[in-house]
Amino acid sequence: MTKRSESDGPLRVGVIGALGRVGAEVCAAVEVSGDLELVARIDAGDELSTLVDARAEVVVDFTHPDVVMDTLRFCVDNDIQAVVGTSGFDSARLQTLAEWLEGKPELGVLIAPNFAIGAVLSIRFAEIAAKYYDSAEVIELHHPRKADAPSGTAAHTARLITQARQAAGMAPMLDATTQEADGARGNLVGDVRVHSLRIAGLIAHQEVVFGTEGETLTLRHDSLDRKSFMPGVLLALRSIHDHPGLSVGLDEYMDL
Ligand SMILES: NC(=O)C1=CN([C@@H]2O[C@H](COP(=O)(O)OP(=O)(O)OC[C@H]3O[C@@H](n4cnc5c(N)ncnc54)[C@H](OP(=O)(O)O)[C@@H]3O)[C@@H](O)[C@H]2O)C=CC1
Ligand SMILES: O=C(O)C1=N[C@H](C(=O)O)C[C@H](O)C1
Repeated sequence: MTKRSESDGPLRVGVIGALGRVGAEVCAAVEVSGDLELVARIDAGDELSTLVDARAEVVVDFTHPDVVMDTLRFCVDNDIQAVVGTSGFDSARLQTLAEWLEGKPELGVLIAPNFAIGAVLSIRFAEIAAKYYDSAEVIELHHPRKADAPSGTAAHTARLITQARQAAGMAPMLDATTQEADGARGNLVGDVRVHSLRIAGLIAHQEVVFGTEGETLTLRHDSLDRKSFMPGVLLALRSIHDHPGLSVGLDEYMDL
């Protein structure tokens, strides 16, 4: 891959999951951007080779955790950079991706658990707060058509809180529960309990609740419209050429 310059014209973007709730918003945002060109819309049943025929330079993927790894394999093999919103990335998947990219050091792949700027900030605030509080739990609330639980954002937040607590040498959280109905205490991600609500009318929301003797801190973020993800997606598309290799989290592209 060679470095881009302005004389290369608008960045050529392909969207995968183009008919989906978020993919459709991405197509619209790219089309009105003025500096990006939508060259391929791919959805279920379409051939990925269309991306090569259309000379896509970057793909945006908002599909399903079950299909995204095959898409990324295709992109890496064909030197196409990738901005990925699809959830379902655990450490094993990230390790696999890093290995695929070893032979392509100039190729950028961004796995972003959440593209809403407020969500990215809220995750960073949670990371900062983690070492000051004895207890921390995450509540994520989403629309009931969501396929996966816990959400990618909640899992990412819980992992970062766990790492921050471990780095600070904190003791395990106090929890005297010895008798528990299945699921009553949520799902354990790292050392942090995550509770998943699926409620008609909602889109994407998260609360991180911290507590210590005499005080609590609640960090809440609400995506009230899927347009909330678009500034982050556009930021990623415009910046990916400056970030070769694997990046996890939009904060890696932001000056935080
Ligand atoms: N990082 C972030 O900021 C955000 C991430 N997300 C994540 O993005 C993903 C998509 O969410 P959402 O848009 O709500 O989901 P949708 O189900 O609305 O959209 C997914 C689209 O992908 C299509 N699709 C399925 N399989 C393939 C395939 N093999 N190739 C191409 N397209 C395919 C689906 O088609 P069909 O319906 O026919 O199967 C559907 O049109 C989820 O993992 C979600 O968690 C969502 C919002 C923000
Ligand atoms: O499915 C969704 O809607 C969302 N998925 C992502 C996740 O799993 O965290 C991001 C956001 O919460 C919306």
